[in-house]
Amino acid sequence: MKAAVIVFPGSNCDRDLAVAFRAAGFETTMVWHKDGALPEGVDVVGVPGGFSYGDYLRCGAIAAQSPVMQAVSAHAARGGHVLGICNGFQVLCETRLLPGALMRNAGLKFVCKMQRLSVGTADSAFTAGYAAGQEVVYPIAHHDGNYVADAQTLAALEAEDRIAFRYIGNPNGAMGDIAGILSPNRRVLGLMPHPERVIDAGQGGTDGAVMFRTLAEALVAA
Ligand SMILES: NC(=O)CC[C@H](N)C(=O)O
Repeated sequence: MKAAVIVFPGSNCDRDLAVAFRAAGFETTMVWHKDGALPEGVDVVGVPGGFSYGDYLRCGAIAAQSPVMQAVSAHAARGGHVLGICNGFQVLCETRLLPGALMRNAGLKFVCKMQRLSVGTADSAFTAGYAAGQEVVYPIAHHDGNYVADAQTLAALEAEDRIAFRYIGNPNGAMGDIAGILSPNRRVLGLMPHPERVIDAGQGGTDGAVMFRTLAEALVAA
C-alpha cells in the first residue's frame, strides 16, 4: 500500500503523519505542494496539520490553491482515500472536497490538550476499527476548529451517517459537536483532532494507531 503526505510551507505535522502511515505498513512518500503530481499508484493521500502559509488569509485558503490539490481532488474523484488532519481538514474544506468551514474557536484561544471524542460511525475504512459510540482520546491543537455548515449540510451529514467523530465536551463551539466528517463516498475524512499523535504508548496513547491499522487492512482487502 502506498501513502503520500503533502507538504506545504508551514506544515508541521507532516513527519508525524508519515511515521503513522509507515508504522501501519504504508510505503510513504512526501510530496512538496508545488509538485503537481502524486506518486504512481498512491492509495491514500494525507494532508497534514500545521500552519500552511502562516494561516493567511484563512487557515488552508492559500494551500487549497496549490497545484498539488488539483491532483488530490482528481485522486478523490477516482475514489481514492484522503485523510486531512487539523490544518489538513481546513485545506479539504477550502478545496471543497468536504463541506462546511472551520472558524475561529468560540473561546478565541488556541486550544492544545488531550480531547475525549465519541466515534460517530464505524462505517469507513478509517473508523472501522472502532465501534460507533466508542470513546477515544486524541490530542487537539488549533485556533480555528469551530466547524460550521448550513442547516441543509448538517442534516445531510447526520442523515448519511457521515459524522466520523464528535467532541465530548465541546472545546471550540463546533456545530453539533462535530470533530470530523466524511465525504459522500466515505473515502475522504477530515478531522481536527490528531490521530497521528497517539500511535505509540510513549506519546501518551494509542487510540490513533487503530485508524492507520484499519485503513491499511481495508486497502489490502480492497
Ligand atoms: N495543528 C494544526 O494543524 C493547526 C491548524 C490551524 N493552523 C489552526 O490553528 O487552527
